[in-house]
Formats: sequence, C-alpha cells, structure tokens
Amino acid sequence: MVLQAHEGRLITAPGPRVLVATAVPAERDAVARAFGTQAHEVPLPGVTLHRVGDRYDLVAAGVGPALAAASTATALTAAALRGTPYGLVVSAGIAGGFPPDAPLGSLVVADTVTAADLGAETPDGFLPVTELGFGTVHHRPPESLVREASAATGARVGTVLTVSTVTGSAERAAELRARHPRALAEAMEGFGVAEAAAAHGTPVLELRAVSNPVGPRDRAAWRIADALAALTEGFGKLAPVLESWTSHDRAE
Ligand SMILES: O=C(O)c1cccc(C(=O)CC[C@H]2O[C@@H](n3cnc4c(=O)[nH]cnc43)[C@H](O)[C@@H]2O)c1
Repeated sequence: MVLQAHEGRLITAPGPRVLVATAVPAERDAVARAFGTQAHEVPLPGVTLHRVGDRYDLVAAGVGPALAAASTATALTAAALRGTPYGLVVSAGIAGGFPPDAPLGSLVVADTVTAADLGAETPDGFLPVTELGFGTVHHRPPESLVREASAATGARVGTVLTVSTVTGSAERAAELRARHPRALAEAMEGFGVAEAAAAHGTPVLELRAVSNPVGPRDRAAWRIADALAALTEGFGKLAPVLESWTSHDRAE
C-alpha cells in the first residue's frame, strides 16, 4: 500500500519519516553504516542532510545544545514546509557514562532527556530554570518506544543529561549524580534536539554509546572507535523498531 509520496518517490511501508541528529560527522557516518546503503546529500540553509532511502535523514547538527537545536529546527521546518514532516527525531552519538552503571561501549536510551546545567547557582546550590519560573528542563520520549528500543538494542534505560561543559572532575560527576540519581550518561545535544522537536510537536528519542567515563578528564582514555562501532550495531537493531512504530504508540 502506498502511504506517502515523498519527493517523487513513494514510501510503501508504515512508520514515520525519521530525522537523526548527531553532533559530528563521525557519529552521523556511524549511524549511516547501520543501513549499508549510500546516503545522498540534501543541502538546506545552514545544514546538509544525508538521506538514506526514503525514510531517514541524518544530520551532523553540531556540538552543544544551541547549535544542535538550531540545526534540528532547520531540518524540521524544511520538512514541514515541503509537506513531508518527520514523525520522529532521534538524538544519537557518543557520550560519557556514569560508572559503574553505564560501562564503556554500552548503549543508553533516555527515558528522560534533562538539561543539567540550565538554571542558576545560588548560595544554597543549583536551581533549575523551572524553579526560576521559566521553560522546561526535562523531555520524556514515548514510553513504548523507549521500551522497544531497549529490548531490541540491549540499551540501558535512564536519564541522559545534556551539559554545555563536559564534566572533568570526580566532584562534578558526584554533584550531577546526586542531583540526578537516575542519570546514566551525559552528552551535549539531546536537550537541544528535544526542544526543537517539541516545538514541532514531534516525539524524540535519544540513543547514546558510551565512549568514556564521566569524571576526571582523560581524553586519551576515550574509546571513540568502540563507541562508534556500538552505535552502528545499536542503530541497526533500532531501525526495525522505528519502522514498525505505529501512530497508536505515538499517541502515548
Ligand atoms: O575525535 C574523533 O574522532 C571523534 C569522533 C566522534 C566524536 C567525537 C566527539 O568529540 C564527539 C563530541 C560529542 O560527544 C559527546 N560526549 C562524549 N563524551 C562526553 C562526555 O563525557 N561529556 C559530555 N559529552 C560527551 C557530546 O555529545 C559531544 O558533542 C570525536
């Protein structure tokens, strides 16, 4: 059955069009390898999509929540104006894992995407921006999608923090964990991607592969190649879940 026309081609299978936002090209290409087919480039003002088949657009959205949000919003707006909106946005890439719960090479899927440093320091400690009367600091991906993604990939489920500054000390790691006891990982884009998705009413998922422990800075100890390989393998297992995810689940 033909379900949707998209730029002259027909999507014949159910399931949403998916935008995958990574930080850097190496992560985008790790996701692309999961599909085993050539991507073609679709330039937009400010970002270039790498299109795989007729369902997936991959974008290296930039490092940090602000640029990731801007790039993701550009892609979402372009798709909406074309009349072929995305049904799902996935924030994907490598991350720091909180030991011992998220070991190197493991996968984490977020049931909560949290902006960990969006707020104010006070004499009594950190106040999230929500307690100042503004905005939001959490986004929650659809429960059924998180559950199915975890079952398919073996990813651990928990909070993924978004930070603008990579944690570099045991003290800061302990402070974050004390404030967010369910945190499994930290990265730098998920909340920005989720804010852009929320502005378009589009559900979001965050999948991370752990490249380093959160804690004292030791860049030489980052296992980036292993994490990128885990991301490729994980995305290969995630894709069928995304493709069979129905609108009924999305209403959750
Ligand atoms: O140098 C390379 O080859 C390379 C390949 C892929 C990715 C990178 C990055 O540096 C990605 C930066 C990206 O990674 C996330 N990340 C990873 N570990 C942490 C962490 O401990 N704390 C916060 N973020 C982390 C983050 O999302 C960055 O944008 C290099």
